[in-house]
Amino acid sequence: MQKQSIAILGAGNLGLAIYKGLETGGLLENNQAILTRRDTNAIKNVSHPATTITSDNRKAVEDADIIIFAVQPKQLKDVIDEVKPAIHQDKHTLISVITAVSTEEIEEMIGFDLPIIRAMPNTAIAVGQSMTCIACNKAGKSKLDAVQTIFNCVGKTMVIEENLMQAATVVCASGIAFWMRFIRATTQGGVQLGFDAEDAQKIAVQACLGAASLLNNSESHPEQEIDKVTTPQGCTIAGLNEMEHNGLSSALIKGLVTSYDRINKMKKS
Ligand SMILES: NC(=O)C1=CN([C@@H]2O[C@H](COP(=O)(O)OP(=O)(O)OC[C@H]3O[C@@H](n4cnc5c(N)ncnc54)[C@H](O)[C@@H]3O)[C@@H](O)[C@H]2O)C=CC1
Ligand SMILES: O=C(O)[C@@H]1CCC=N1
Repeated sequence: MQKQSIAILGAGNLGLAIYKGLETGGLLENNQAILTRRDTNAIKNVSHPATTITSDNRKAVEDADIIIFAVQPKQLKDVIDEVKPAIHQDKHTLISVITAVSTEEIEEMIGFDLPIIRAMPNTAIAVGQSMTCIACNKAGKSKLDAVQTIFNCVGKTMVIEENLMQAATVVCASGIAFWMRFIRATTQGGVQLGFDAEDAQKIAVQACLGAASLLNNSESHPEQEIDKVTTPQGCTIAGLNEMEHNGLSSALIKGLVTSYDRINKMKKS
């Protein structure tokens, strides 16, 4: 890949996780990163020499080839108004990780047609384990491969239709929080059953990784793997059925749908 300068406008939780992923994924060996934030002192533990930290969004855009917008949805319009004069159709590829803002809306804010990619990673990008769902506008199609190459260095990617981006936000991005709570609850159960908290968490994390790996490395279905664990009249089926009587699957699905509906409200506000 030709040497590129990647600006992340809004180096907060996700922006910094993306940056960490670029660093650990080796992308800063040949490319430059520019991080912006209003209060640059809040950007900690960034020491890679190929990195510039600034509060000057306009200058960051002038110096960049790829611009990643990572501010909160309500902050986007102001940032675009600020950097618009420095955006060039033939030079820049825009990537937005912002929830609930379509490529069409971004195009309208900018006022002209240029490659716009919507990417929905999750914070596991910091450790190279994100799933990043990607969609684009018409002009963005020519840049899709290049953008996928970047996100493939920090996990896996899936190109989707933009109308699925809202669902991707919930399953992929919010998904990290949902799985964390599941691991936390398993840890709490482990403590009640006798492990200290540290050991309980280690066991819960490895069991979670193991379950994910069983599916990741095969064509298997979760229920097939469950069948292999649930000894007739054994302890697993007893516990699993108790969880289901208390609405485990139903609670998860309802939670996903509630998150999805919340995005509709964010769109209107
Ligand atoms: N946190 C997550 O796991 C995910 C977040 N997203 C989306 O990513 C975006 C960012 O989310 P977070 O990182 O969680 O929010 P955040 O609030 O941690 O980060 C946003 C950053 O932008 C900075 N900022 C605000 N105005 C600015 C300006 N004018 N110039 C430069 N920097 C400015 C803020 O100081 C803050 O550090 C949101 O739109 C969110 O919907 C998407 C997927 C996952
Ligand atoms: O909670 C949120 O709104 C953002 C989008 C997905 C993860 N964090």
